[in-house]
Amino acid sequence: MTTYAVGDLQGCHEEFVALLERLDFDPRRDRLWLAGDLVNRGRGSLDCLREVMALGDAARVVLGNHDLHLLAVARGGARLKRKDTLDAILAAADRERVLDWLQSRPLVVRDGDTLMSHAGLPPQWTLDQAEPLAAEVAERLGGERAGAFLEQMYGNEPARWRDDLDGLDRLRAIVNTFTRMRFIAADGALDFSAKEGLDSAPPGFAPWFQYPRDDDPRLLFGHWAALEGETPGSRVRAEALDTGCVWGGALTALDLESGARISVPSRY
Ligand SMILES: Nc1ncnc2c1ncn2[C@@H]1O[C@H](COP(=O)(O)OP(=O)(O)OP(=O)(O)OP(=O)(O)OC[C@H]2O[C@@H](n3cnc4c(N)ncnc43)[C@H](O)[C@@H]2O)[C@@H](O)[C@H]1O
Repeated sequence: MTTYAVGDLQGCHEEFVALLERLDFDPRRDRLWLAGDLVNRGRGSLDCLREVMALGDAARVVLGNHDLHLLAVARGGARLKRKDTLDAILAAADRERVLDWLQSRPLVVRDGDTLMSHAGLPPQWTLDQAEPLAAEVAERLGGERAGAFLEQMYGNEPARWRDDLDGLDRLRAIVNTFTRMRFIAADGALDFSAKEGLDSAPPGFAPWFQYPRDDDPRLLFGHWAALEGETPGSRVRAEALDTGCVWGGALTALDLESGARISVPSRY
């Protein structure tokens, strides 16, 4: 059995199929971790969802900000944006089944000291805090108040985590940290303006993985295509998985046992 972790698919279905072939991936034998953002920007979002759903328990998936955006549009009254490529999902005959599946995905997946989330793990949260915090959001997404939550999920406040946050502020802070974080300040405040390379850091902000931690987890994340799979200056064991397939880069799988990376080129 081999376990692979793959970054943002973003609708890159042809490349996803090519990567699985290249890995000789067998769902009866192998396991796949997907770092979220299965959908949007690319042309094959619906096919990506169906392909991953067909893998059943062989695939473990976390939610990314684009996945949550889809849920907010479909079930929270949010509006499509100009560059969104979500129409086929919204018009699909089986859209409720597909959306139910997506909505029941967690924000983090953990195995031992390895943790995957879409954007990473900030230094102020320990490895052991990650799953309980993510579970607070999963519980809301799985309950009767999910629609109301999706209606009020958007927003950049509170930008800084506090343990005593409660209600929607608390849930929004957890969502934003696990799915939108890139640059943070020393006090943990999130920046939402910069998403290019490291030289786009706002004054006083640095990539979350350049801050030291008290524990030493292995952190798998996607979300940040401009890193091109690298984590320069990292002070933690971080593995960047998004190699920008939808931006003309590549789709990459990390073999979690050997550390080898296997890529297929983008068709964009
Ligand atoms: N609580 C909440 N509050 C508010 N909104 C919420 C929310 N929850 C969910 N959302 C939703 O989040 C969605 C996304 O927000 P956006 O800000 O549109 O998306 P993003 O995920 O931050 O950026 P993007 O998809 O462009 O990221 P990537 O790293 O691939 O690409 C980034 C850039 O890197 C560039 N890039 C890619 N590869 C590169 C490379 N090799 N070198 C340099 N640049 C590169 C690309 O050109 C691109 O410009 C919105 O639709 C919003 O609705």
